[in-house]
Amino acid sequence: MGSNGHNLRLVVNRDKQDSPIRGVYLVTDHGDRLAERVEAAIDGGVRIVQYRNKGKDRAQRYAVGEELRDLCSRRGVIFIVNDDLDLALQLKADGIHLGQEDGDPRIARRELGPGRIIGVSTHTMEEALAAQAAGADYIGFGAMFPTNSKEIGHLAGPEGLAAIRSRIMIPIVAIGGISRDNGPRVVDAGADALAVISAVLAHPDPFLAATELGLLFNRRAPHPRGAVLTIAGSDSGGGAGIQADLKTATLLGSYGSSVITALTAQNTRGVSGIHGVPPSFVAEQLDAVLSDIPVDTVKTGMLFSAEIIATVADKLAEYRKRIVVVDPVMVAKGGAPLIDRGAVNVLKDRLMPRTYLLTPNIPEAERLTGLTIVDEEGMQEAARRLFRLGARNVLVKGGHLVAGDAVDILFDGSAFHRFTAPRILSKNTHGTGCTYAAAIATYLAQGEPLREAVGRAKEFVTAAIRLGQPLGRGHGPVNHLLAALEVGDQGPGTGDR
Ligand SMILES: Cc1ncc(COP(=O)(O)OP(=O)(O)O)c(N)n1
Ligand SMILES: Cc1ncsc1CCOP(=O)(O)O
Ligand SMILES: [Mg+2]
Repeated sequence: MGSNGHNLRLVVNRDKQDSPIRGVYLVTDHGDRLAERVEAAIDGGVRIVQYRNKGKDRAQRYAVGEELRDLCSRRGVIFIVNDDLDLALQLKADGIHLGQEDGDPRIARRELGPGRIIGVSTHTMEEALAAQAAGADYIGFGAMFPTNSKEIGHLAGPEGLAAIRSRIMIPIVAIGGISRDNGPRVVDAGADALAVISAVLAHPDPFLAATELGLLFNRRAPHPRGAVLTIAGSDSGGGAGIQADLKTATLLGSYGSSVITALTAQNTRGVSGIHGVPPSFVAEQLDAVLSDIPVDTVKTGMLFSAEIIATVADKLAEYRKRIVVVDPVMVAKGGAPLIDRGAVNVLKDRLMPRTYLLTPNIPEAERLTGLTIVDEEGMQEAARRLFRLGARNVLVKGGHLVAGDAVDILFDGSAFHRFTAPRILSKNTHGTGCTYAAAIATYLAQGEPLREAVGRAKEFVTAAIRLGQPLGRGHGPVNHLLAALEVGDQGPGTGDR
């Protein structure tokens, strides 16, 4: 009887909008250094951990579970135990996940009480509806794709998830073979959370893997979708620099913020003066933005000096920003140097190891590698060398090659991907590189995987060049507005073009 004499019936709000079951849902594996890898994934944004241990040794299962529960408790992360109700009770877990053969959710509810989370594995509409009716707080649904992590009898796929979505009012946690590259199909099908084992725990960098997967949920965010920070110089002419970056981010539908590294007196004919910003003030701008704005991706352009590059690298590390597109700006369109001599080595030593995607043009790739690049083979070799210098992915842009289509080569450490577009002969190309890199950072912030982000950015910048209009007496700017109107808010791209 409640204090006011009425029978209290505690209503657990299972409405999926208020549920904490969303985002990246990590399921543990049986590998070594499990707690260390799980903590890296938590640092990368994981907020739900499911302890899944199919081992027979109960004491060992409890010991590992206790360590993970304490970690999750320290970090404010939901800790769910798979299969075993007794273990869940012993560990005082936040919830339990039951398979179709692991017991009745109603019994689990009676044992765990109303405030705990109960998930149920489902594979069909019937199983999903039954779990919802039995009072589950969420359902696991799969498998989405083939997987090596478990013997699966049924591939429901994203299509199967889309088919049940309209009738399931509780969160749907998709599972099975999910990765950064196929995850968009699952999110677009309506999944509230992506349950993964190997995509994160078998990745050499679980922090980065979790971060990449977490970005996919921006696909459903309201506009402006995703937040991009540009760290670059100001182009008083408005065609390049932070001006081009902010136009790109905004017109493509994301939120843009900026940290200015240098002021240039610049127009379509060239640069007449440069004032570097004191590195301490670059740091102050970075603190102001990164301590408040939920920045998803970062794009760097003109960094001007070795001190500024070191400052930026240190701040990206301090705020653990890993989705960083580095456009290694060295020379302005008219030939003016935009970086001092000593800075190139600092860029290679300090910033490249923190670079998610490096986007050099041919002259920049030659300066960074010492190679002479005359064809695609040279572009590939440069990409390999830049990858070995620490850039996780490298996009060598072929615009400066004189013959044929404008071909860009993306190297992800294991494979090359070509992105081609007709070469457009125009002098109105001011801001091309800035715009291309900013568009990639924007699409990444919107939850496009890397290859799709590059492909869509290539389409955008090609249109911006094609639609460029003569402005001023020199190299006119690319046309961000008409290009954005042309490419619009399409669905995901299709990778190589
Ligand atoms: C969220 C989520 N969905 C499904 C599973 C599969 O659980 P598992 O115990 O591996 O297999 P079944 O008992 O469901 O057949 C899961 N762990 N998490
Ligand atoms: C536990 C489970 N249930 C259905 S598929 C699966 C394995 C998921 O592992 P991975 O994310 O490595 O495919
Ligand atoms: Mg089970």
